[in-house]
Amino acid sequence: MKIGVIGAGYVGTTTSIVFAKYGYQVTLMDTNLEKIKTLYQSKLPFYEEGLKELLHDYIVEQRLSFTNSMEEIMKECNILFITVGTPSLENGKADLSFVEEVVTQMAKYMDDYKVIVIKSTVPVGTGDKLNDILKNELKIRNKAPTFDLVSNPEFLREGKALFDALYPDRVIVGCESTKAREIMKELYKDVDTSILFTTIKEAEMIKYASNAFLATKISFINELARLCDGKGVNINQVALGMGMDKRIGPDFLQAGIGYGGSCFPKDIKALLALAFDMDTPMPILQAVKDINETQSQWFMKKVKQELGNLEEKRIAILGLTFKPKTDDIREAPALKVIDYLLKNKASVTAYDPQGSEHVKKIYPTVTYTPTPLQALEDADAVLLLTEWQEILDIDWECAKSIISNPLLFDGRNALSPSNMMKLGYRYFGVGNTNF
Ligand SMILES: NC(=O)C1=CN([C@@H]2O[C@H](COP(=O)(O)OP(=O)(O)OC[C@H]3O[C@@H](n4cnc5c(N)ncnc54)[C@H](O)[C@@H]3O)[C@@H](O)[C@H]2O)C=CC1
Ligand SMILES: O=C(O)[C@H]1O[C@H](OP(=O)(O)OP(=O)(O)OC[C@H]2O[C@@H](n3ccc(=O)[nH]c3=O)[C@H](O)[C@@H]2O)[C@H](O)[C@@H](O)[C@@H]1O
Repeated sequence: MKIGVIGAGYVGTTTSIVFAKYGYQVTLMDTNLEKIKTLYQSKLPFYEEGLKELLHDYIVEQRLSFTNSMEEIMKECNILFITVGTPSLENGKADLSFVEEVVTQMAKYMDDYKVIVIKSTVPVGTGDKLNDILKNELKIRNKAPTFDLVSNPEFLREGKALFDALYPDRVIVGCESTKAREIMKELYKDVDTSILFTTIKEAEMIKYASNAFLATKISFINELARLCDGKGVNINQVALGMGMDKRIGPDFLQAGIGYGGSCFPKDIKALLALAFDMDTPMPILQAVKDINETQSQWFMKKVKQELGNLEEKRIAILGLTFKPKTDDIREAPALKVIDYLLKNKASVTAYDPQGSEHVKKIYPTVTYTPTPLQALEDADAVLLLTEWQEILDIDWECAKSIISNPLLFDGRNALSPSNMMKLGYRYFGVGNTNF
């Protein structure tokens, strides 16, 4: 079995490394030549801990190779994973043009049996659509349809990609052919987890349903946090108490400034768009989206209430990425916050261990500092927006002496309110603020 992976992003690169770890021969393909060159130099085209070392080892051991040629990967590999992006279109639907382009190209070089595995997140019914495209393209070329299509959605989280891919809670395989099912079983034989075999459409829906449910937990706790704020109820304690009930579980109940990233916002929009097309409203999911979209406004209202006019105020932002341990800034709440501050003519200084270079391209007038303490100099308020360890580890006592006004807005409830208040900060969190 030789594995081909098409799309060298977060998912494709992690998938390739993990299958190489299981001893398979893997070729990773991308049309972006810069990415392929970077990978050839044993470098990652993004930041993710734990992958670089394995990447280097597997290149040296010749288990992992790279190409920008569809012809080459189709000649060499019999199982092909599609891991290209499915970003949002203007109307919220998933843009399937990259996935469609891949299968169209595949048909040109399909001369023997292939298992085509869709790992990209795609709406229900996409498998059927891709099947039709492939069959049509093969027919045009007078070739027999010698392939099986499989849906094998990915559940890894950025920042924990390697761990999640090595130790998944489950593997979902949507598959309607016995031959492909046996191949997929063999492929995952060393992964110590349950495999659930479903239809292709069910697998597609499981992916969206899982992300939508996790986002629902976050918006639920954020809605509750708004109710707790200023009422002497700490939302962290509420989440702790709720989470002790095994039926609820403790995960994804961390109140904050809202979820971001390349997936929750886009996947929720895509599911709502599907519901709209099917004339089946999803009011819960709509509320999840609305709460998330207004969470940063709710947070900034508190900042404005405390600071009054923001013009010329020096605001220090700690954390820019949508979560720690990634350089990904897609849909990061920090972007909305910066936008609001700049529109209100505040002067913004920001620190992030990995995200600054990306944000600089969007907001060049912000001052980016190489250390967290430098960002805090003469600040009128500090906004903690991503809970990076190096931000939590700040010597807050020492920091107080360089901040102009010890006013701290903790958008991730990542610091202890009582400790910060003992140090002399006015502390505002999300659902844990007592005044
Ligand atoms: N990022 C994440 O944590 C997760 C993402 N997903 C899903 O996986 C899919 C990929 O996501 P990411 O890895 O974040 O995307 P990404 O944007 O990081 O990478 C996609 C890659 O596909 C390449 N590409 C585009 N068209 C191509 C073509 N025709 N041929 C070859 N390569 C092509 C791009 O150059 C890019 O390198 C999406 O559907 C996403 O929703 C699923 C689970 C986790
Ligand atoms: O489909 C995807 O791409 C992936 O989306 C999420 O993974 P990811 O977006 O990488 O990161 P999460 O850890 O889920 O965090 C998403 C956002 O929610 C926020 N969050 C998370 C948990 C929580 O309790 N509260 C909260 O505000 C995070 O700060 C972050 O902004 C899912 O967790 C993965 O299972 C899925 O594969």
